[in-house]
Amino acid sequence: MMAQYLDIKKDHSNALLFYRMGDFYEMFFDDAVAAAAALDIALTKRGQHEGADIPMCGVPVHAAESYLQTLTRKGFIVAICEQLEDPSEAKKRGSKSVVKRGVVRLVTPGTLTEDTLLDARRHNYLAAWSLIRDDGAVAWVDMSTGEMIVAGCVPVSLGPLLARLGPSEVLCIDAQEADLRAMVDGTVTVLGTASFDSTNAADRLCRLYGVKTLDAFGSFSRAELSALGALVDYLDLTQQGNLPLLRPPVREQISGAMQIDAATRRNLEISQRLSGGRDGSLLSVIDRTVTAGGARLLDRRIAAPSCNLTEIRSRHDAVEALTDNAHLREDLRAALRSVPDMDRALGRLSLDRGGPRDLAALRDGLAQAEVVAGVLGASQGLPDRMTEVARDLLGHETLRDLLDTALVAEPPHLARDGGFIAPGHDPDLDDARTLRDEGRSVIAGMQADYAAQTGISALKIKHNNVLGYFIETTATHATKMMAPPLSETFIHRQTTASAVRFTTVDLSDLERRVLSAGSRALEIEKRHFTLLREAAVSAGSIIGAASRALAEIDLTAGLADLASGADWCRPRMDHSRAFDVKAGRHPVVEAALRRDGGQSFVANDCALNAGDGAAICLLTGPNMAGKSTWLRQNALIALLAQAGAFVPAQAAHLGLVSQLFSRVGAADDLARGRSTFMVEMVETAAILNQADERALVILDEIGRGTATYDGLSIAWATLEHLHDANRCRALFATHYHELTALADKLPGASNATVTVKEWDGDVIFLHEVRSGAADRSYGVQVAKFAGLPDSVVHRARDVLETLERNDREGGGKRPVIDDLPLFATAPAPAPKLTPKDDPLRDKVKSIQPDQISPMDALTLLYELKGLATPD
Ligand SMILES: Nc1ncnc2c1ncn2[C@@H]1O[C@H](COP(=O)(O)OP(=O)(O)OP(=O)(O)O)[C@@H](O)[C@H]1O
Repeated sequence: MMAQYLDIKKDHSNALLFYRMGDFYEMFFDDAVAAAAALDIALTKRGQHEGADIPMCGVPVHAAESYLQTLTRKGFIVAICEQLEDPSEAKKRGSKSVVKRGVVRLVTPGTLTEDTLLDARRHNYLAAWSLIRDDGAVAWVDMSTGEMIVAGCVPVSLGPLLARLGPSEVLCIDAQEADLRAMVDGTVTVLGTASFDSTNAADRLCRLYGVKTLDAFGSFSRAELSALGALVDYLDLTQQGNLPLLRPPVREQISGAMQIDAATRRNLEISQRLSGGRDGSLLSVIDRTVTAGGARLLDRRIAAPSCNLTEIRSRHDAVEALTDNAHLREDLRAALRSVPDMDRALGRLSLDRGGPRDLAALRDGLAQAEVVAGVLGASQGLPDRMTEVARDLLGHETLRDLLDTALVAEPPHLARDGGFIAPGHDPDLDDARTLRDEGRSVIAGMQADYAAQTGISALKIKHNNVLGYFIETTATHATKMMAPPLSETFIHRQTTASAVRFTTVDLSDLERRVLSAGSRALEIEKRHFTLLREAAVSAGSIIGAASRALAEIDLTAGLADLASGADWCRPRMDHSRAFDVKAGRHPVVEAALRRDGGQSFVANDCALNAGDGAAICLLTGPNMAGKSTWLRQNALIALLAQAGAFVPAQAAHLGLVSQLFSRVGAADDLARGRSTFMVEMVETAAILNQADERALVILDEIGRGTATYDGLSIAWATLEHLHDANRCRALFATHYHELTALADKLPGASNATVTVKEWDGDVIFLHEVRSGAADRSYGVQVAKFAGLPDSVVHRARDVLETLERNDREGGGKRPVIDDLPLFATAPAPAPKLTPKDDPLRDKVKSIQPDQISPMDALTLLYELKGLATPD
């Protein structure tokens, strides 16, 4: 057995080998050590190899999925090695023969299909990057749904594209591994150059789709072919020749989508919080979809907002129609709620990994598609997009009818045990089942007869896999059964600790009949399963179209529900370079404030009207006033609008945005070995080098990660560059009030500030953005709110006053530093903390612990508690 193990393992050195032994997957040697640590399971040993113990660990087959989940999340690749024959077959070859085994599948993060291993509401992409000279391409596939897309991609756009896709696994050749590791969080898998060969790729794809030439799918560059070929090659390898149902490759122009790089996605917390997790992200707040397919489509649209005006307007038309018609929207959402995940069910069936429940998912999904089509058909004046989508909901009636009549209402998960074909579908099956079931009732009758015949009421007829059917009595009654006359009928089979087992000629006879009927019924059901599976897979494209249509309607209804419930408006979109938002809100901050039930969100305008040149708004204002919120809400409004959603505002006129950049000063990236300031500068450089006239740039306190004058100079020069060279629309928040002077110098720049009110030495945040510049940051007041000790706040006020006085008197900051009391004189003593009247403190001081009885101590404790919580 070990020889067989080692032989299989040598072909899968980069994977953990799950070696099937009966009801367990066992791992040996280094695999066992690594898996035991990763899964937190016991590491044992089994036998010896070359004089040393063989480490071993194992997981039960029935629970394997949850272990696979942990391992794939931790980046492991697992090779599933199954027994390819029944152990009885092996025995026929001799008692020492080893059961045939072979790897049937490699489980990798990018090739998962099981529901338990996947997030239903997100895509799971496997991507491949190919670079042929300067021509690059990325191909990606969601194996669980079969969608395959390819896009030409210059190296500089690779980061933003991968950030958009968030693939769980990326394929590349050796030379590109390091670059890719820096760009993706998922697994990077290196393949040999042969996998990326573009000539082979074309042949491979033609064979896969059964066509002579790929022209029907579009014309592909060599890099695109190479990336597609690598995907197919890898799927073939991981599925061991059992390819999933792949839809024909679709070619995408990445310029068709708004470019948003990884840092911007992080900063805007589009699908994940900066702190990790989906809760509190934009996606979590706007997702009102009711199906998994709808949720995945929303995720895709938000990740890649469109730059095509016709497409955007058509999405808005559809959302508008459902916003205006609440009845229709509710009817649609009610019908959609029971739509199962057809894409993934079909994906599993195509890989022969599905079960009867997946067939039922198709049946139920297709039936609901008809209901949705009916609801839409009964409504007047729908926009074109909706009527086109509605057409895809029908056309599958033959398959739906077949599944309807063939399957029981709630079939089991696995085909193995039968019980999923409905009575009446196949007379042969019905006959076999009747015999099998009657057999069971005959056995029950036989038990009653034997009990009467022997006078042993505790006599039972039972079944197990070793003996088949047998008669069981307790040891006390056994003597009677083993003595004549009963011993003539009852043949002794086995004695256990607590029971004695018998059989009879009649029982054996009946057993044969019952079992053969049972296994015949099972065989028939399995045959039906194969037929139904094949029917479903060959109707794959119709099912796919219906499923896409349902997702589109779900998404539209979800966005309409959001728009009407949260008071959002349809943005006016055009090719201008306007960015004019009236009473805009930040959807996530607004939702958080509403949830906390405190202050309500203050809506703010944003008017960036770029004619030919730049339009930059320089925002100054106190800490905590709402600068970052305002900056981000405008970026999110642009993103939502182009994704096809309405926007959180009273009105919006937006010219198309091709690239969205958002940077926040100072965020460490220690994992990638960059200091705070370095990260800030690398990211700023990327914007200044890439932003075009259609970019929208959000810069939040750029330059704050270094000394004041360096930071100010960098911010100054950055602003000038954005204005003169990039000529884009930009929002720039800063605490360098000196920068506000630039508004007079640069025609495209204007100042805005967030207002506060001073009250009794404190500040009150009004969160209102208006034109003008701030003169103070109120940082010291904010620090006080944050709970800095009073002595530190007082001291900071003194220092600030001295600095400001010197500044006013024209000394500048630098020469004044030496005159600061901070360095020149001994620090003024911090204001002494005069404890306020504090009865609790007084009481504690008065306690004499050594002179107090336990009883009094307890009373005292209550008294202290009362003083601490007077109410
Ligand atoms: N328009 C608004 N209406 C109501 N509350 C708001 C608004 N904008 C911001 N806030 C509240 O103020 C808090 C601080 O906002 P934000 O982080 O945008 O301030 P900031 O000016 O960028 O601060 P800093 O300069 O310290 O980074 C938010 O968490 C939110 O609770």
